[in-house]
Parts: sequence; structure tokens; C-alpha cells
Amino acid sequence: MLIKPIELTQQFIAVVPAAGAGKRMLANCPKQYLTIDNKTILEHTVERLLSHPSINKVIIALSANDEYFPQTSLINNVQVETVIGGKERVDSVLAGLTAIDPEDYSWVLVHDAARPCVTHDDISSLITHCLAKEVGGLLAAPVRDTMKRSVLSTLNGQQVLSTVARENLWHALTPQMFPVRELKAAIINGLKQGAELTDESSAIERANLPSLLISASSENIKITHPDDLALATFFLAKQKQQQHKPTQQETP
Ligand SMILES: Nc1ccn([C@@H]2O[C@H](COP(=O)(O)OP(=O)(O)OP(=O)(O)O)[C@@H](O)[C@H]2O)c(=O)n1
Ligand SMILES: C[C@](O)(CO)[C@H](O)COP(=O)(O)O
Repeated sequence: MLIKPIELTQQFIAVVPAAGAGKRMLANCPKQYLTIDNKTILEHTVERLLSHPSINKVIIALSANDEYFPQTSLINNVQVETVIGGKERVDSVLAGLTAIDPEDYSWVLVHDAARPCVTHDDISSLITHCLAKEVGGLLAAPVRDTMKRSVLSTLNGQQVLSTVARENLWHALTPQMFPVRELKAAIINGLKQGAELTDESSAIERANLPSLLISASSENIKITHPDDLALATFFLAKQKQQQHKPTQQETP
């Protein structure tokens, strides 16, 4: 099916959950405020979103006791709005959704602050496919390794319980893009039912609604553990270099 390119005029809004503590990062500040190339991860991520031609507004969900945001360049960005996030990521996402007027934006892209390496091509691919099929979806990377499920053994800690077939198994990434009203209702209902909603698609699935999986770059890592910072630094430097590499036409 030939996918029609995005209408250049249509603009989208993004919600960026950035209210986490980053405990697994073992850093002296929330991980979204660690710096790469003298810029916070949050600034990298929001600038990556706002520099995409189809995204013109970002709502960032911040922790109620966030003391770092005012020191970032985002404080004066007219395309950025902030809300107070919640206890869990899903609560922060819901706070961001609640700040959107569906009459202004019928779709929303939800993207982790901790994922600064997302590419414009992947964002365009997500938007294009979702609009073409009028179905929400998410960027995802196919699993490449053999996957194991473990069991705790009193004798020797974690040991293999079984091998999980990796066919049709994906790493869910972000952005995840859905109609605002649909996503908000799915999250509210899921929370009412006590569901654990670790991403937007899990709420949509519970509502028996479809979710497209859009194959994307595995460079779109979520900075979670200390060694992820060097990897993200490498990917951002590589992407910056590719951006400035002369194209075939420009090569003398
Ligand atoms: N209550 C929360 C928890 C997480 N997040 C955001 O959701 C994204 C993905 O969550 P995760 O990687 O788990 O971040 P943290 O919760 O900060 O990490 P940790 O679990 O290590 O504390 C991050 O950008 C984080 O800031 C959020 O907005 N509100
Ligand atoms: C949304 C997400 O990044 C998709 O993989 C992931 O579910 C976030 O989980 P976390 O535990 O909040 O990092």
C-alpha cells in the first residue's frame, strides 16, 4: 500500500513524561537532567521533537518538586507548556493529555524524555502510517536475541525457566501516537480497573483497540542504566555527523 506523505500543514502535539526520579540511573539528579554535549537530555529530546516539521507544541510533565527545569532553555520556549506529573509514568501522561484541547489537536504523540535519539525519519514514519490507516500506533524494534524467561531458584538465583519465541516479539519504543480522546479514555478506564499501564499501547489494547507496530531504529534507546549515557552520547554524535554530511549532490 503506497503511504501518502504527511500533509506538510498538519501539526501535531507531543506529551513528554519527564517527572521520573531516574532511580536506576544511580545519578545525583533525575536522569532527564544529566547532560550530553552540554545540554540536558530533556532539552535534547524536546528539541528533537520540535525540530520535526510536523510537531509544533510539546507538553512536558514535570515532578512537583522539580528544581531543574527553570535552569533549562525550555523555560522560555513558547512551544513548550508544562504540567505536574504523577506517581507513575501513566499518571504523568494523563496529566499531559488533560492539558490538550482535542478541538486543537485530535492526535497526540507521547514520547519519553529519556529517549533523545529518536530520529525524524521514524517520527515521520509513525505519523504517516497512523494517518494513512487512521489507527494509532507505536515505534518498535524487533527483538534480535533469543529471549529467556527466568525463575528464581533458592539454590542459584535466577535460572532459565523457558525460551520465549522471538517471532513477532518487539521492543516497544516511543513516540506512541493515538487519538487524544481515545487514549485519554483508555488510560482512565484502565486505571479504574487497576491495570498496570507501562505504555500508551497497553491502555489501548485493554480497550480492544488496534495499535500499529512501526519498525524503527534500535538507536532510539531509553536512557535507563548508567552505561546507557555513553551509548546515547555516541548515537547523538553519529546523528549530528550524518546531519552535516554533504549529500551526493553537494559532494564536489
Ligand atoms: N512518575 C513518572 C515516572 C516516569 N516518568 C517518565 O517516564 C519516562 C520513562 O520512565 P523511566 O525510564 O522508568 O524513568 P524513571 O521512572 O525516571 O526511571 P526509574 O524507574 O529508574 O526511576 C521518563 O522520561 C520519566 O521521566 C514520568 O513522567 N513520571
Ligand atoms: C514507554 C516505554 O518506554 C516503552 O518501552 C516503557 O514502557 C517505559 O517503561 P518505564 O518502566 O517507565 O521505563
